[in-house]
Amino acid sequence: MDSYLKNEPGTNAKPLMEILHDCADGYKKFAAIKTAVEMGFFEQLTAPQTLEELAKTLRTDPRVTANLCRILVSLDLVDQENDCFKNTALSNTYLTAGSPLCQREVIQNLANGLKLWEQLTGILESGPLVASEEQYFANNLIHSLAREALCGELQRTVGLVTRFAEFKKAKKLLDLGGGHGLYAIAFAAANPDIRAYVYDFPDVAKDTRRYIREFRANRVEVIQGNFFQDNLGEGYDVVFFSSNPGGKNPRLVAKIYSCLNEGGLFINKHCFYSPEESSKSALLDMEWSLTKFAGVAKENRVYSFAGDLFFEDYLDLLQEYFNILEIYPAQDFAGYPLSKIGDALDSKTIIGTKKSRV
Ligand SMILES: C[S@@+](CC[C@H](N)C(=O)[O-])C[C@H]1O[C@@H](n2cnc3c(N)ncnc32)[C@H](O)[C@@H]1O
Repeated sequence: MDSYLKNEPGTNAKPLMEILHDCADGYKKFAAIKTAVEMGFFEQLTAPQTLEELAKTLRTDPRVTANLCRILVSLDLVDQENDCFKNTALSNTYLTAGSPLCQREVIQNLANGLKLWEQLTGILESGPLVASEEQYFANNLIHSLAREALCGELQRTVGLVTRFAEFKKAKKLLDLGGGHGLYAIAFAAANPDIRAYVYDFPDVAKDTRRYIREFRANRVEVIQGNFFQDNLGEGYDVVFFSSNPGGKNPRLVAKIYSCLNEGGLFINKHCFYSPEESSKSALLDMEWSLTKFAGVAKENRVYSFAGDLFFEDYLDLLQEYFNILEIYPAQDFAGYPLSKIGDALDSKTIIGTKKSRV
C-alpha cells in the first residue's frame, strides 16, 4: 500500500477529473437556472433591481441570492450594472413567464429526464418503466416540444411547405399526431383558406385546445383518436406528420394516402436511420430505453419503434403512393443547434404529392 502514498499513479487522473468536473459544472448550472426560473427571478429582473430589493421581493436569503445572481451573470442570463441586476435579451425572451417563447417547459422536461436517469440502477435491474403512450405524451412533453419548436424549427418547417403550389390552394389540412397543434395553427395562419385538424389521443385534446386559444386560431379543430386503430377522416389537401411513433411505419402509408385528395401533399418529418447506422447518440439511446410504451414497442435506438423501416426502404414505399417533390435535410429546418438535446439531428422532411393511382 505504501507505494500508493509515495508514487504518483502511472495513469494520469486528469481525463477522469475533467469528465467529472464537466458533469458537476453542468448539473450546478442547470440547478441554478431551474431554480431562478421557478423562483421568479427573471420576472423580477425585467427591470433593474438591487440585490436587497430582489431578495426582499422574492423573500430569499440575500447572501445565497447574491451567489445565484453571480452565476446568472456568468451565464449571460443577467447583466450587472453598478449595484443593479437585470435580464439580458436572452432571458427576457426565453425565460420570463409572460413570453410566448418562454422555455420553462423545456427546462421541466429536461428535469423529468434527469429524474429517470436517477432511477437507472433500478431500471438496469428490472427493465424500463412502463407508460401508456397517452399518459406519456399528456405529461409535459408536448408543451416542451411546442415552446422549443417556436425557437425556429416551426417557422423554418412551415416556410418549406408553404412555397408549394399545392399548399397555396389547399383547403383542408390534417396535423397527424399534432400534439400541441402549433404546426396546424401556423399552417392555417399562412393560408386563410385552410381549415386545419389536429389529430391526437383524447387525453391530449385539452392541451391542444389551450394552444388554439392562445394563438386565437379559429380555423383549427381537434380530432380525437388513435391513428393506428381509428379512421383519419377524408378529403384532406395536406397531411403533415412530424415526430411520431408510426412516422417510419409502413402500415400508415396507405392509410394516409387514402385520406388525401388527389394531388394532395404529404409531409413527413422524422428522424430516420440507415441500415449501417447503429446509433445517433449513446445518451439519447439510453434515455429512450429508460421507458417503454404499453402499446407501441420501442426499439433500442432513439426514436425507433418495432416495425419501422430504414430511410431507403420507407422512401421506396412512399414512392409507390406519392411523387416525391423534395427531401430536406435537418439543417434546412431543424432546431439544431437550438434543439435542447440535439435530438433533431439527422431528421428529414420528405414532401410528396399523392399519385392518382397505385
Ligand atoms: C412527439 S409528439 C409530436 C408533436 C408534433 N407533431 C411535433 O412535431 O412537435 C407526438 C404526438 O403524437 C401523438 N400520438 C402518438 N401516438 C399516437 C397515436 N397512435 N394516435 C394519435 N396520436 C398519437 C402523441 O400524443 C403526441 O402528441
